Amino acid sequence: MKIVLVSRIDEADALRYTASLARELEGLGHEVALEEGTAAHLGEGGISFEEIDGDLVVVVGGDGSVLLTVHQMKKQVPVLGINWGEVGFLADLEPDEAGTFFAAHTEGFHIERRMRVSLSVNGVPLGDALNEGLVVTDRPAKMLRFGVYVDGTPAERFRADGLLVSTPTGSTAYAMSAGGPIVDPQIEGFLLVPLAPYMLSSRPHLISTGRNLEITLETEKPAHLVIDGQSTFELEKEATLTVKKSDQPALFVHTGKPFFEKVNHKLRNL
Ligand SMILES: NC(=O)c1ccc[n+]([C@@H]2O[C@H](COP(=O)([O-])OP(=O)(O)OC[C@H]3O[C@@H](n4cnc5c(N)ncnc54)[C@H](O)[C@@H]3O)[C@@H](O)[C@H]2O)c1
Ligand SMILES: Nc1ncnc2c1ncn2[C@@H]1O[C@H](COP(=O)(O)OP(=O)(O)OP(=O)(O)O)[C@@H](O)[C@H]1O
Repeated sequence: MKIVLVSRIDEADALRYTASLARELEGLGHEVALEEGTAAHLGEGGISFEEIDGDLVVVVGGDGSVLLTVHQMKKQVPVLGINWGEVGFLADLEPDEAGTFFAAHTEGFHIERRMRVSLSVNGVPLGDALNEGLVVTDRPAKMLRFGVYVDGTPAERFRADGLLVSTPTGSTAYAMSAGGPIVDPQIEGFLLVPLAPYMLSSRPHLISTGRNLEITLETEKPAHLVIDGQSTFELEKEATLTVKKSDQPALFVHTGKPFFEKVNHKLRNL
């Protein structure tokens, strides 16, 4: 198999582990390449995130590193995360489990598809989110006013610090902290969770991906759209955000660890 390795670059131990994993995978007969930032820290040559191609990309890092890789890849290649982070919800294997896993999977892997949302502002596509798009006020302690339209019908209007448009994958991330439900990633939907809504009755909404979803920013206050904590865009006054299911889902290697076991083990003691 053709395998690309990405390591978080801020931890020398993760980089050393990645270098030894590269040798181990070559020993199993795989063709191995390094992402260029990772490679530079190991004194070698590599390929950019945009050039990643092949059968598998192994990410040694935490959730931020997995999100960065999925965000930067031009074409989605199956991802396997090896947890070198604080939580590593998206990084299924622990470093000491990787050797056995690769030895047992020399021919291929079972791949799980995770929906992403495509976000456009005033008709201009800004990118896909694996976790969420966050519309947030620029000024602390100032609220934005939002309108939510489902199939053209006004569904809600409220004032809040911000609004999360999350995927089921993102439901265990920021959306969870903001009071949203944990959503089984086998369900496809747009999860809307307001941040500190100034209203007694405002609730999270889970909306089918088959519907047309539009969010209007109804104030002239400065705001930003942040995708997966990776890319930030300034929003024009009274911008309209269009949300669609991306035709490029993220692909994850299924390691056999049940989603709800991870919820129970990784999210209980944060
Ligand atoms: N209050 C919050 O909970 C909060 C605030 C900002 C960002 N975030 C999340 O952080 C993500 C960016 O990650 P980062 O590591 O670059 O930022 P970060 O370093 O600020 O860490 C955010 C935390 O969220 C966890 N996380 C990220 N995605 C997750 C997922 N799908 N399921 C469970 N936990 C998850 C990470 O493990 C990390 O501990 C954003 O997409 C957003 O969802 C959460
Ligand atoms: N190859 C790379 N090149 C540049 N930056 C990288 C690379 N790999 C990781 N990073 C950045 O390094 C940081 C590593 O954080 P990461 O989220 O992976 O770990 P953590 O915060 O300790 O764990 P968790 O998110 O699981 O709690 C992230 O900001 C990520 O975007």
